[in-house]
Amino acid sequence: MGCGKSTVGPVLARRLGYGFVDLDSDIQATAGRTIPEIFQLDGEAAFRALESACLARCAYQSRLVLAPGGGVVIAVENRRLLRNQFHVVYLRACPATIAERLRGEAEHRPLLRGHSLEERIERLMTERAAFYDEVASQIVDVDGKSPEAIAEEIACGLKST
Ligand SMILES: Nc1ncnc2c1ncn2[C@@H]1O[C@H](COP(=O)(O)OP(=O)(O)OP(=O)(O)O)[C@@H](O)[C@H]1O
Ligand SMILES: O=C(O)C1=C[C@@H](O)[C@@H](O)[C@H](O)C1
Ligand SMILES: [Mg+2]
Repeated sequence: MGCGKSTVGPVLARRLGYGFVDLDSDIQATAGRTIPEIFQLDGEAAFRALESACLARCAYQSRLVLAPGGGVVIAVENRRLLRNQFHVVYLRACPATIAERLRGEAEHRPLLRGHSLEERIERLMTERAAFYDEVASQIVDVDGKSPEAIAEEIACGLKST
């Protein structure tokens, strides 16, 4: 969450001449609600079901850069799809970088509300680290790098696969 998928994704897609889908935007368009509304009115389980359905819809499109939310790795069926259908890039950032970036944006991310921001981020990263390692085809450390530099690193990784 907050490592830059939605920011780097469009830069990478332009560079490759691919289409771009932000899975959170797709989920919101499908539900006709914002993500905080889905969490508040329908609950996290309903959000995760929508997330899985939207991921499955994208999974067989070619020439696509997809920026999912950081929680997409929680469901085992999503991890299977990610491993089998995508070149998955784990944008790895330290919790302090993410907290700094999301300080003004936490209200848009229901899982970060009402907690000490850095602590909550650290907890989520610890809970999910094994899942990210399980699905990643490439890991890019993003601290201190521009979106363009990160996109360049990913493009180089893609060429060498
Ligand atoms: N390389 C970067 N350098 C500086 N700021 C960045 C960088 N990448 C993203 N940001 C900023 O960090 C914030 C979070 O980025 P972004 O929304 O792209 O994260 P995300 O990985 O898509 O998060 P989520 O998992 O919640 O969808 C935004 O304010 C964005 O402008
Ligand atoms: O990391 C997560 O679980 C989430 C990240 C966001 O992009 C959204 O998908 C939602 O707020 C959940
Ligand atoms: Mg995003």
